[in-house]
Parts: sequence; structure tokens; C-alpha cells
Amino acid sequence: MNLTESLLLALKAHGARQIFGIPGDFALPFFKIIEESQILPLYTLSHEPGVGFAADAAARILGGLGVAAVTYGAGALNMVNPVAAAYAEKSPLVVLSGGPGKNESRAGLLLHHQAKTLDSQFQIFREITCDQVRLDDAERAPSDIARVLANCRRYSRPVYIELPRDMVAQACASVVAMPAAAVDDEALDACVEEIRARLQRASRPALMVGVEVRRFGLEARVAELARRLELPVVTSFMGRGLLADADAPLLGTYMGVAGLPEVTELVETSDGLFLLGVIVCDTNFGVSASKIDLRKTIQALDEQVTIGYHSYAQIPLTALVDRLLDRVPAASRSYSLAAHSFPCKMLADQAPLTPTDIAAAVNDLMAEHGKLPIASDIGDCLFTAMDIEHTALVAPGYYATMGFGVPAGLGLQAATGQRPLILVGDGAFQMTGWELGNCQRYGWDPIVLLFNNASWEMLRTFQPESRFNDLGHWGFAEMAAGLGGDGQRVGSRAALKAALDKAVATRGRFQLIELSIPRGVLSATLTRFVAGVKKLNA
Ligand SMILES: Cc1ncc(Cc2csc(CCOP(=O)(O)OP(=O)(O)O)c2C)c(N)n1
Ligand SMILES: [Mg+2]
Repeated sequence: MNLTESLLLALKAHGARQIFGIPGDFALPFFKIIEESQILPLYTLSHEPGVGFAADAAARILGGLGVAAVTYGAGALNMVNPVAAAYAEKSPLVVLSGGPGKNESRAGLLLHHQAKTLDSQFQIFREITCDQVRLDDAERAPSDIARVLANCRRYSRPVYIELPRDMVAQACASVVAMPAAAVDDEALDACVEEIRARLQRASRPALMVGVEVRRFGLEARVAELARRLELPVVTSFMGRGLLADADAPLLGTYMGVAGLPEVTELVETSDGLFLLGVIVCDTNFGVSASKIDLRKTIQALDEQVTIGYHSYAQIPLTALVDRLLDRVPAASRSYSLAAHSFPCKMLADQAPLTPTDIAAAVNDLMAEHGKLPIASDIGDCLFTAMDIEHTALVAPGYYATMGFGVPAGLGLQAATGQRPLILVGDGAFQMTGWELGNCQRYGWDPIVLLFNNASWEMLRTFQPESRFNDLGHWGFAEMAAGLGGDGQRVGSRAALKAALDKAVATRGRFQLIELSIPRGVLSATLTRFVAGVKKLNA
């Protein structure tokens, strides 16, 4: 077996199910082995940001590893933003980069794709990954790979693996996975008992779930725990979509002044707020009407549990949830909450479109045809998603990079085989929407809702006087055919209903529905968000 095959088998054993990539001369040898070994399917896309976002989404939706393979320099450095997004949002993404061979630098010439030194790329990725390795020693490679992949899964953060092109075909032993890190049983018990005591003492306990619950595959167990503890559950903004298919007492998504009043009230008045796998960031908490005193909460994140003024270290979320389930008796009665009623039964008339109409039309579609997993870009399309029924959702809700939506939808369909719904604004579509041109080769057929307000509207809401937010009108619907799909521009609710019915009925080709939204017409959530932020900053 050669080093690349050993690496591919190890990636598969650690949860990778496919590779997204774009080759280059530093990567051709290992792309050849990827393609010929068929250990993992390879999907090539058109631009490295799309490769990174697709691989990230595949990791998020399956809870496995995402793999992005690129060439050295121009390729890898083109992907820094998606890897940074994966780091910030705790997505287990493996970056595989080709690299120069041992003797290439000895010729005394600067190499093409070299930025500063030959090691610069490695140093750049050190900043946005939790572990890194250059596989320049076939003896050491199996243990290096085992360590890096174990850390990728353990910390749910990206890792960087550089393959010098003169190493990829070297003979190499297979990788033996590292054992899971030990957990101090007594500390775990003490932590669990303290959490239970805190929740029992609280008069208004509540559970907020965040991205780590998905990253470690804990949704069903967390739903069971919430039922046993009779805890109302909310998701963080980033955690939207969590527990959508679990039988959980789910109240909604916390968004402070921008969210549902009953959710905001529960979270901000709770005297026993349990944050499980929640990233404590501004998009999750920055819009709190009343500052949540995080010192009075229970926070479990990044293998640390903080209760009041003290912390327990090395308590992995999985161990914590499992021990809580061991200690909390099964529920003697069923516990559920009245489900929130989302907009639905859209009136299919000639009224112009609003984001709330779009959410209602999607809810009607899912009620009739079943839930669709959603990949969303940022912008008002993501705020609109807050009015769509709970369903699996991947979106950069914290790092907030544009360009995620379309590639993420492709990654989602490649990973699950399910047809996704993609929500994307016109500005973000201009960045990576062209990746739809790859659907035909792979049989992907997402339904793409393109929110066209001819504007960087999110920016305009905060700086309306700037004309640079005007994007003009691009004929997105007309472009779809050239990319191998079907496109339609709609401006009324009746046209939207007809377009969605046609899209659902058409398989095998992506369906792009360009939604003409009048200038300044915002989703209910974004309207509340803007008003709330302005009030908080007043
Ligand atoms: C990669 C990157 N570059 C710039 C920006 C900054 C930004 C945040 S929101 C926004 C406008 C988004 O326009 P779009 O039409 O997609 O959506 P909408 O606001 O609903 O009209 C920009 C430019 C970010 N976040 N990421
Ligand atoms: Mg826009």
C-alpha cells in the first residue's frame, strides 16, 4: 500500500465519505491515486472556495469528516476563507494540499505557487486548523495521520495535511486509529451531579443547544435528555436546524431582540440556562435585550464545563451527555411543548413577493412533499429561514461568510443523496453560484431560491445612504439553462407557487427560481434585528 492509499483508508475510517477538490501539478500524483483507488469518490468543482464550503457542509450534515483536496499555493490559499469559517464554526474539515518534493527547493530556484517561503502555506494554515502535518517521512506517516485525524474528530476543527508530491506513492503501513482520550470518571460524576443540582434548584431552567450537539452526533440523546429533565429547548442562531427531526420540546431559535418574544423571554429570564455545545459569540448573543449573565449559566463547550465561577476540564460533550442520561431516570410522563406556528397557506395571488411569503410557500411545499434539508448563504435569506419549519440546515450563522450557500447545497446532496433547498442572495450568488454548472456531471438537482433584491441589502439596512450597495439587475434566471439547469424569474406569489410546483416535479436538473423582491422589503426577523440593534446602540 502507498502513502496516499493509507491516508484515504484512514480518512474513510474516521468518517469521510467523499472528497471535493481541484488538482494542480503539485497535486496531480495524489489526485491520480484518489481517482484510481476509488476508496473515496472525488467531486471536482470550479473554484477552491466552493471546494471548501462543499466539504464543510458534507461534514456538518453527516457529522463525519469533510475533505477538501487542493494544489499547493494558488489552490490552497484560495481556500483560506472557507477553512477559517470551518474553524470558527467547529466543522471537522480535512485540508489535503499537494506540495513541493524534498529536492525541489535545492535547485536554488523559487518555485511557482510559492508565496514567501516554501513553508509559508503551512504557517498560514497553522492559524486556522487545530493540527497540521507534512507527510515527508513514510515511516512516521501512519502515526502522524492517526494523530491529526483523531484531533480533527476530537476537537471538531479543521486540520491541514500537506503531501509532498515525491511522497504520495511511497510504500506506507496502514494507519491505526488512536484510542479516544481518557476521561476522569470522578470529575465527570462531580460535574454531572452539580449540573443536576443546579437545574433542580432553578425555577425556570432552559436548555440551549448549539453546533457541537450536531458535530458529535448527539441530537437524539439530547432530545431524550430534555424530555427526561423536562427542559424546554431552544437552539442558538447557529444551531438552527438542530433537533428538527428529534422528538424534542423545541420552542424555537434564540435571537434576542430579533427573535420570537416567547423564546427571548424564556432565555433572558432563565435562572438555570444550560448552554450545550453553544459557541458564545455575538451572532448568538449579541442582540440580547437584557445582558444574559453568562456567569450564572452552565456552559459545556470545547471539552470544558463552566458552572458559575469554576470549570471542569477535559469533559467531552459526548461523555457529559451520556453520563447525564445514565444518572437522570427515564421520563415517567411525556413532555412536549406546543409547536410554534410558522407562516403557511400562502395566498397565491398577484401580490408582490416578501420574504415571509417565500417562507410560507416553502412551508406549504414541505407540508405537501416532505421536509427538504436546507443550505443557506448569509443575508436576508438566512433570516427568512427562521420562518421556515425546523429542518436540517447548514449555514455560516456565526462566521457569516458569503458564498457558502450554493456549494454547501452541492456538498449536502453529494453527502446525503437528498435533494436540498438552497437559499442565496443575489450578492452571494455572484460569488459562488456558478458552481451549479457542476450539477449535470454528478446528477445533483438542488432547488435554488435566489433572493434578488438587486442589492447588498444587509449592508444597506445599516448604511442606507451608500449607493455602492446597489448591484443592478443580473439575468440570473436566463443563466440557468447555460449552466445545465432550469431558471425562472418570479415576482408574485402566484408565480412563486407555480414555480415551486414545477421545480419539485422536475428531477435531474437544478431548478433556479429567481425571486424579485422589491427594494427595502425585509424578512420579519431582519426587520426586528435591525430595529433591535439600533435600539441597543441608541
Ligand atoms: C465573503 C464575504 N464578503 C463580504 C461580506 C460582507 C457582507 C455581509 S452581507 C453582504 C451583502 C449580501 O448581499 P446578498 O445579496 O447576498 O444578500 P442580502 O443582504 O439579503 O441582499 C455583504 C457584502 C461577507 N459577509 N462575506
Ligand atoms: Mg441582495
